[in-house]
Amino acid sequence: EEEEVKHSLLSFFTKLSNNNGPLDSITGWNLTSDPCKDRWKGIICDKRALSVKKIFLDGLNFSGTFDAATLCTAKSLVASLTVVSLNDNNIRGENLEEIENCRQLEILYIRGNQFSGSLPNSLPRLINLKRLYISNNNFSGSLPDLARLSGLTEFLAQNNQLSGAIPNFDFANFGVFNVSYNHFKGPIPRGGARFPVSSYINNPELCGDPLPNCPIPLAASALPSAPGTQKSNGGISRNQILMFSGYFLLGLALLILIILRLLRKREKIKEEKIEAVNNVAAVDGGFKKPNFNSKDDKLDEIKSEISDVSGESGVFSSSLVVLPCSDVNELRFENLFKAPAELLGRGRHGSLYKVICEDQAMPLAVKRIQGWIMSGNDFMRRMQRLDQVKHPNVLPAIAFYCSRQEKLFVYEYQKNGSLSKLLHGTQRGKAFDWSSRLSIAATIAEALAFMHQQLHNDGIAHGNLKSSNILLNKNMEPCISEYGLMVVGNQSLSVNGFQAKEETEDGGFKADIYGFGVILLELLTGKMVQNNGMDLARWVVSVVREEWTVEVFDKALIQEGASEERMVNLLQIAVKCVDRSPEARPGMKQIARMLNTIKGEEEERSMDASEP
Ligand SMILES: Nc1ncnc2c1ncn2[C@@H]1O[C@H](COP(=O)(O)OP(=O)(O)OP(=O)(O)O)[C@@H](O)[C@H]1O
Repeated sequence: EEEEVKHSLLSFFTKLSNNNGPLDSITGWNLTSDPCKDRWKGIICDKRALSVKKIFLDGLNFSGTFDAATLCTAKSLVASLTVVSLNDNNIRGENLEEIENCRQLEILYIRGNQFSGSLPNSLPRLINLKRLYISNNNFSGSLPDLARLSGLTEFLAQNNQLSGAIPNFDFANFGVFNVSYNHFKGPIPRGGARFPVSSYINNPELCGDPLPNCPIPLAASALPSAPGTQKSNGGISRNQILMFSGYFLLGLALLILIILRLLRKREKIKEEKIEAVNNVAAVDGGFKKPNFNSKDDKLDEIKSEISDVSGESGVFSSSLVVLPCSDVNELRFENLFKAPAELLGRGRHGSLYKVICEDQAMPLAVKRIQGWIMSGNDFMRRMQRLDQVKHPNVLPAIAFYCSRQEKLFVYEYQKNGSLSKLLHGTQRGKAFDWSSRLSIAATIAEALAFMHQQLHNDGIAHGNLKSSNILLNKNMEPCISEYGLMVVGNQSLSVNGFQAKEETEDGGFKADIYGFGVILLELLTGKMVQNNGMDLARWVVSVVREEWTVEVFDKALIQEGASEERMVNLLQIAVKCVDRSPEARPGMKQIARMLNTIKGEEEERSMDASEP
C-alpha cells in the first residue's frame, strides 16, 4: 500500500511539474524515501507519520497538469487526504471528474492557475468539502450544484468565465464568498445579501440584493390578464391606475422630505455660527488663539468642499486652534485653505490632504472627519487632554478645528509614508527584515501602552489603529498617528473587531488591542488587510488551527532565515490580541512586556552571531 501511495504521489507531482522544472530541484521526492517519515516537501502527514493528510504546493511555479485520476487512485491515500492546496502556479486540469474519488477532501485550493473548461460535475459528490477556491483561472460553463454540499463554508470563484445561475446556496453557512468578475446571470439566491456588492460585481446580468433589483420578466406582462385586471375602456387597467397613484404619492412624499431637509439644514447653519463663537471663547485658557482675519471667498478645493457642507467660510476661520508647543509659524486658517492641497486618501472616517503652506517650513497633513457628534466643549477638553500626553512615538496634532458637522486636524506631513506602504507598497521587496519588523512592533507596543495608561481614566483610546496610521518619521522610527480621533460610542464601535453589542467601558482600548494584533499579523505574514483585518485574523487563526503555522509567515522572512521560534512566539501574541472576545485580549502593558522579551532574545542571538 505504501508503495502504491508513493507511486501515485510521484506520478501526480511529475505531471504537475510537466516532467521538468521544480520537480528536479525538489529533493526527496523519490521511490527510495518515504513521504511521511522523510518529510517530503509539501506533504503533511498525521502525527504518527503513517498517512498523508495534506498536500501543500502553493506558488512553486508548476506548469503541468493536475491529474485527478493519478492523485485519487491509491486506496490508502484517498482515505486520508483532506487538503490539496496548489494556489498560484500555472497548472491546467486533466481528468478532473475523478476528483470525486478523493472523497475525504475538505479543502481544495487551486486559485491563480490556468484551469479552463467546466468544473467537474462530480464536485458535489465530495461531501466533506468545506472550502473551495477556484478564483483567478479560466473556468467556464455553469457551476455544478454545489448547493448540495451542506458543509461548504468558503467559496471563491472570482475572475473566471463562469456563467449560468448561482446555485441556491445556504449562505448562512458561508464565511467567505465571491463570484465577482464572471458571467453569472439571474437573481442572487436568498441570503446572498450577507456578502457585499464586491462579492458579485462585474457579472453584467446578475441582479437582486445586494445588487440592483432584477427586472420584472417580460413574460409576466405578456401573460393574459387575470380577472380583475381587465383593461378599462381607455386601455389602462385598474392595476395600472393603482400603480400610477402609488408613484404619485411616493413622489409627493419625497418632495416633502426634501423641503424638510432643506429647512433643517438652514437651522443647523445658524446653530453652527453660534457654536463657533462659543468655541473661540472656550479656548482662551489652554490654547494659543489663532491669528485670523479671513473673509476670503476665493477658496481652494478643501474650502469649497467644506463650504458645501457649511455654506459659510468665516465661521470656520474663527475656530482653528493652534496648539502651543507645535513647531509651526503662525498658522492661519486662511493660508491653510489658500494653499495647494492634494487629496491623499479618503478613508472610512474622513479624508486626508497634503497641504503646502507658503509660510510654513514643512508640508502639513490635514485630516477632515465628518459626522463626529460631540459637543464643542467636550471636544476641546479632549484635545486639551491629548495635548498633555506626549510620547516620542506618537505624532501630536499641530492644530485643529471644530464645527458641529466636521472636525479638522493638522499634522506634520511625514514623507517616509506609513508602515502599510512599507509592507505592501511599491517598495515591497526592498529588505524589511525580521529584526526591523520586531523592533517596529515593540516600539509601537511601548508607545501604545504608555498612551493607554495615561489616558485610561479619560476613556481616550486610539480608536482606529491600523498600519496606515503608523507613520515613519524622518529617522524611520514608527509613530502612531491620529491618536484619539475616533470615539467609543461613535465610529469605532464597528471597527477593529469590536462590535457594538460588546460595548464596555474598555471598548475602545480593547479595539486598539485588536488593531495592534492585526498589525502584528501583517508584519508576520506580509499580507494586506481587508475588512478591518477580520479576514486576515480569521485566516491566520484557521491556518494555525490546522497546524500549518509555518505557512502563515511571509516568505521573505523564511528566506531570510528569521527565527521560527520567535516568529511563532510573536504569532501567539497576535492571535491573543485578535481574540473574538474583547475580555480575552491581554492589556497593552503586558503585550509590550512580552514583545520586549522576544526582542531581547533576538538581540542576544545577533550579538552571539557577530562575536568571533
Ligand atoms: N501625517 C501624515 N503624513 C503623511 N502621510 C500621512 C499622514 N497621515 C496619514 N497619511 C497617509 O495618508 C493616507 C490617507 O490617510 P487616511 O487617514 O485618509 O487613510 P486611512 O487611515 O486609511 O483612513 P481612515 O483613518 O479614515 O480609516 C494613508 O496612506 C496614510 O498612511
